[in-house]
Amino acid sequence: NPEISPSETLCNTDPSVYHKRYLKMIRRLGEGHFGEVTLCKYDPANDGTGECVAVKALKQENGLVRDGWMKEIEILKSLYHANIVKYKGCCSELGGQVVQLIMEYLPLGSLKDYLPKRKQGMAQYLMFAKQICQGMDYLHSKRYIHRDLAARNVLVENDSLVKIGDFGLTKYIPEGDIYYRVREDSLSPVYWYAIECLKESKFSFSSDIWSFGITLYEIFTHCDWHQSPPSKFDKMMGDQRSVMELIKLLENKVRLPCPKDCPHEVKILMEQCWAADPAQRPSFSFLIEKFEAIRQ
Ligand SMILES: C=Cc1cc(F)c(CN2CC[C@](CC#N)(n3cc(C(N)=O)c(NC(=O)OC)n3)[C@H](F)C2)cc1O
Repeated sequence: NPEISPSETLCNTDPSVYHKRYLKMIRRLGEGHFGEVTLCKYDPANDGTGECVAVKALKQENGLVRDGWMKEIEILKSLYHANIVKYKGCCSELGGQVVQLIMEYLPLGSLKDYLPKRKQGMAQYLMFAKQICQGMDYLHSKRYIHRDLAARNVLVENDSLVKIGDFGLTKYIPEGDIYYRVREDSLSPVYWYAIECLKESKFSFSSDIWSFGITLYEIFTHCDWHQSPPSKFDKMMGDQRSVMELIKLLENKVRLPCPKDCPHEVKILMEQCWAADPAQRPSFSFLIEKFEAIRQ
């Protein structure tokens, strides 16, 4: 890469273009199926005054994953909403062979990091729930399904603002289609999956609603590990833990228990999100109105 002249750094460079040499890794924030997210400082002046950013990169470069990866970057770049993490740019290397996604950094981390430490009670939980619905309603309005909505993927900006922070499994649903079908993946977050996803890998706007119900349960249990969906469902399944056993439980109408101190209206919404028939589940716009109506 040609050295960037001092004058250029002052004026017409594209702020969404990040140069690898100024991207200093600080620590890893997370690890996913095919890649990782790291906290970096982007410091072109090389004097420590740069800004912190979250950088998402693929671990291995194979074709299949790469197409999905470029799609994920395009999706986040196209999203503008107060409850969705901001796209900042890209850092490409080897003539575009390797592309890293640069996002805003939210140091408070996800709800899973934040809620166990900062239990602020009902009013905050209801506000966070409504904001997740607003971000998801916007995502659905652009015909995207998230497929991995969970407390671990909701970031905390401050005590009164959360954002959906990761779109690693997000897919576009073409006009007229209802479902998106995928080969099932052994690493799938099965405890957040709707019954039709477990049985037939059929993902839809309605299966995101099911996952929101699980996320709502996580919020109202302040992401307490002992009450987490995996530990609760594992306990219910005893020693025959398998996807088949989970499907049987769900087909027998077994659901996660209502969290202690959870308002009755929220319990009703959770159960509606977990309706066996996808068509019976509410929409995010319906849920927004419901959360607005619940006295805070
Ligand atoms: C390549 C695939 C892939 C790789 C992954 F590591 C993950 C998992 N990862 C998602 C991003 C993550 C959680 C969210 N939302 N996060 C983002 C920020 C931020 N923007 O500030 C942040 N901040 C933080 O932890 O501050 C203390 N955490 C966290 F890294 C987990 C999912 C994947 O699909």
